[in-house]
Amino acid sequence: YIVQPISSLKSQHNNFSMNLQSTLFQDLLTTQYWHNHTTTIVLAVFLVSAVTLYAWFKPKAQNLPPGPAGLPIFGNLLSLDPDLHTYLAGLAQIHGPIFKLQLGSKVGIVLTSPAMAREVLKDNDTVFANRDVPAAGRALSYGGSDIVWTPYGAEWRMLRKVCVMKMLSHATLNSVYDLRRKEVRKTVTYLQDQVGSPVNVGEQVFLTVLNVIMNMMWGESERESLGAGFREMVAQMTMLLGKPNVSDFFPGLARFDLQGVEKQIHALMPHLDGMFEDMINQRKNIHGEERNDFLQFLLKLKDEGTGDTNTPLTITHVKALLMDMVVGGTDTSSNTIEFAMAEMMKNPDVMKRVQEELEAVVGKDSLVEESHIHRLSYLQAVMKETLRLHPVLPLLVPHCPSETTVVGGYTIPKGSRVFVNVWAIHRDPSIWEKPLVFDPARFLDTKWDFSGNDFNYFPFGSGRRICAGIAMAEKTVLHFLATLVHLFDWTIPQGEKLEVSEKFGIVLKKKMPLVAIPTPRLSNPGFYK
Ligand code: HEM
Repeated sequence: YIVQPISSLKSQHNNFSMNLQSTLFQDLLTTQYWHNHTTTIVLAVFLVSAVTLYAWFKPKAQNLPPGPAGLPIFGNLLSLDPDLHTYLAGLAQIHGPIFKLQLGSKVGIVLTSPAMAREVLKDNDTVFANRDVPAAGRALSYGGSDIVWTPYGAEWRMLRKVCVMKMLSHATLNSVYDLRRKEVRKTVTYLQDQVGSPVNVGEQVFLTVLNVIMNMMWGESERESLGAGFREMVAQMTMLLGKPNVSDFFPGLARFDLQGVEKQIHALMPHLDGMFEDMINQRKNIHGEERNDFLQFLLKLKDEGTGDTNTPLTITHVKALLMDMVVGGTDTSSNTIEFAMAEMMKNPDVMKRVQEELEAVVGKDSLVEESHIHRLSYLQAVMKETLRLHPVLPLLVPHCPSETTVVGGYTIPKGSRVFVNVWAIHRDPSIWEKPLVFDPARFLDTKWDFSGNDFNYFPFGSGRRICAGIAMAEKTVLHFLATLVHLFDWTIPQGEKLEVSEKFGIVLKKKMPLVAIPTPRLSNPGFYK
């Protein structure tokens, strides 16, 4: 049902990772701009101006954090490693839990300890609850009209309220459970057709989660008519969002869009926007029919008001929120499921314990439902341990102080890009016993949760900007994972190696896709239809 565009989609999907060195400079070297005489001259003039301005405005004797020495103009840009999370963890060993990088004309600050994370995300939460919006993010979100990129203030509060307290609340999510369940059932049927053959698990999970989200957004019928094109565009957008962009490191050059990132996004946007418009117009023309999905819900809020008369929800907000669901909700949840499956297969004792728990709670004569999840405490621990070792946003979404602030005794200039290396904190041997071992049992203690109150463990972030989709992520990940291991045993094809290494990207992913063979576990053939 959703298999046709896989090869092209997957190749896009594989390219998501940020290759800071090669992408940036290959792009610059191969792009048409270098062959365009006029633009080269303009660029040269601007680079010279940039050097002059840099020298002129170079920060004077501030107590900035320590950090590696950099080159003039580029700062540390050229020495960044594509696997940024591990590279930054290595630098923290040398420079300490707070250090500075010069990223072109931007100051980057990297925090790598619970104490530093607390100072930024709790003690100075309001100041750091802002974003340094990348050019691609702005272009993709209708000029920053969504939750992720809107600055901290009344508009962001209104969008958060709509999203977290209303659209993504447990109550609303429970009311659209059928839409999620239907997609998971379809994937089970697909897997049953593949029994005995290798299946690209990540690919199937990605497509299922994307369909789950699209179903919740506007229901099944319209989704079918969108076809493969929409999914390809989503892949393209995520890739562009993760691409290192000269415009972000040298804002003075942003208007030239030297790598053509914004140009590509502007080429995609009319299609996406057209789709959103079509969905909205179709909905306006349906009279009297009660639909139970996010689009209906958002349109109602737009027409009837959110209760906040000063900051109304506009149609642009509605579209930007739909975009957030698609971009923020797909890769994050599906990569978590893929890592969890790989870790369970690599640790058969863990897999066995999850299956035993499922048999005790659900049995062999019923299907897993979301209502079982609260009794599946070991499965919940598997999700937590997966997000400890593989937090899919390893550096969170960078924060940005709205005013110059002192953190850890150092000055963090207003407008810096602040990375919190949650990946490194989750593997810190002074916090975690045997940090590299996948052991879900450590999370059976109920003190651990996703609330971000404990700065030893916060895979969804913490404070005002904590993930808006935690409830949805928990429901999607846990129900889908439970179904996959309740209904099937999984083995690796002969000659293949099972590994769990990571590749850095805007969303962390498995370096090698998980390919595995499903075998049905339960005897009731009805469960597989
Ligand atoms: C396992 C799955 C997920 C993980 C690990 C995750 C993690 C995160 C993290 C770390 C942040 C940044 C927090 C910060 O800035 O400090 C974030 C932000 C966000 N996430 Fe998620 N996320 C997941 C799934 C989802 C889903 C399913 C949705 C919605 C459908 C979603 C929507 C958002 C939004 C809108 C933001 C921006 C919040 C803001 O800036 O106020 N996420 N997420």
